[in-house]
Amino acid sequence: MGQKRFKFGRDLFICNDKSSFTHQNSLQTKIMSDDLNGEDDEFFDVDDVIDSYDPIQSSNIQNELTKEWIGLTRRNFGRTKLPVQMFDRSQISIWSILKQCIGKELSKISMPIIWNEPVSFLQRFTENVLYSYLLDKAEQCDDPIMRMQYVAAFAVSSIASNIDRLSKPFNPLLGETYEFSREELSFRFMSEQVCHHPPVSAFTCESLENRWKFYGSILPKVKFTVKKMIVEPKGTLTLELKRHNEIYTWESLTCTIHNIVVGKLWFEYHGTMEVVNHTRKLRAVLNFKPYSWSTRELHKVEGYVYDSNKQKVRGLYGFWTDSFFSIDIDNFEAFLKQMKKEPKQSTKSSATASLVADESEDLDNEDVPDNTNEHNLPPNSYQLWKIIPKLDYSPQYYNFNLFTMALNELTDDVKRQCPPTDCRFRPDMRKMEDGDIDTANQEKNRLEEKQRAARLEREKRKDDWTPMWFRTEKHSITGEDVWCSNNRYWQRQWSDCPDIF
Ligand SMILES: CC(C)CCC[C@@H](C)[C@H]1CC[C@H]2[C@@H]3CC=C4C[C@@H](O)CC[C@]4(C)[C@H]3CC[C@]12C
Repeated sequence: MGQKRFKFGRDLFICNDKSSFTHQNSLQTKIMSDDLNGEDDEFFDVDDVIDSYDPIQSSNIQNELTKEWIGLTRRNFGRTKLPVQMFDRSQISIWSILKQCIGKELSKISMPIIWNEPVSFLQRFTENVLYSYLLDKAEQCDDPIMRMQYVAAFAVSSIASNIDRLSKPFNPLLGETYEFSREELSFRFMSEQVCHHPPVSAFTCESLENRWKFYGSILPKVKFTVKKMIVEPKGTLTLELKRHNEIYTWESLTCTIHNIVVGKLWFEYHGTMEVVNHTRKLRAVLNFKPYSWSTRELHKVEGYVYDSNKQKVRGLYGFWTDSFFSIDIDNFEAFLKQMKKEPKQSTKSSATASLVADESEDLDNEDVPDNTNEHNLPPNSYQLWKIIPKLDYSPQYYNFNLFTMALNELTDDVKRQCPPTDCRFRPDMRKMEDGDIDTANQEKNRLEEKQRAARLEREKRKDDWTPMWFRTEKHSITGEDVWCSNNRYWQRQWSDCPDIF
């Protein structure tokens, strides 16, 4: 059989037969483009693929490497690197620092800046909307089950940038803000630290065509055990699809950071995420599997879409670090059975060779599991989402992807437009980004002092803190108090902004 190959960035795709091709790491997916069938061994440039792609002609727009995704992989969000590479931490013991943290709240943990990454939590939460084109796609679908699948794919994609990110973001100061908007993007995002103890960050992100609005707040709760750190982010995330009059909600997932005492740090999500379409009573239940010793599979997500009669209508499957698929129910169940029967061969990556192993059988001190996910997909499945390929040089830059690299860039536009409370004006983070750790530490102490003094001052005056851009409202569905934008930020009136830096 004739094979066709095409290169995509660093990836090589091999087209095996009429309708399927294999990705370099053997993820099987489908492509409908006829241009890829036929003659023997030929290389395609991705531009040809884009040109041959016609979303209106093909009945299944979701079956393709989408234009949006291709656009995203090529887009520069600004600079493509940080000014300096990260520091070598191999000589520093985290445990000596973390042991003082047991029982403390994340915002009260003061770690040396060397364990930080040069973005604050507000910026890190911006990463959740990198794949917001999935919300545009959801909005365009007329079928509610289809919409649900894209929303579920968005929920999975929104944690993807956390892969290998084992540094601590800066704790935002009370009143700190961040905005992300670009002329060429069809959405805008802004967030504010609305509470310091406990640390709550509120965000709002809206499509500029008023198709959807995504908002919520995150309060990361941290627990330490002897070997791991468990982060439970509290807070409901809400999505409104305007044209369909639909409200979806879901919650952030628990994650665990392993080997905080000895061995190599690694990180996983586990638990169930339930994406609920309250308007139509549809649900997507996603099970994030913890690392399984027997299958050696890591970062796997399995789930179903349920209709309003609680019947399974679609299978959802993938890896939050790689891609996410929709599978029809019969095939899915057979596929899951098959996988149980044929557990994968254990494979260890060379990266794990140098790790410190422990005598005990306990997984926590074991090697970092291999994360190359090899699997074959059953027929009638299609890809909903795919991660943007990693950068070769990411490991030297805190494992940031292209989007994250640009988040803290201080451009002229930022200087001109943003309020003085924007993260990008924060001096300690700026110094750290530039590699001046000593000054960064001094600045950090100064800012924390300043924040404390301001709080004491408010207490003296019996003043309460009121956020500038958010207010609490009763959630129309859950009935809880939630943080909502007061719709004033984009009027860009900064005269009342507090002086926090
Ligand atoms: C010194 C080392 C061990 C500390 C590193 C701790 C890092 C890995 C922890 C500290 C706080 C954590 C974050 C807290 C909250 C959230 C929000 C959630 O929706 C996604 C995960 C995410 C973004 C966590 C990722 C992991 C995290 C960044």
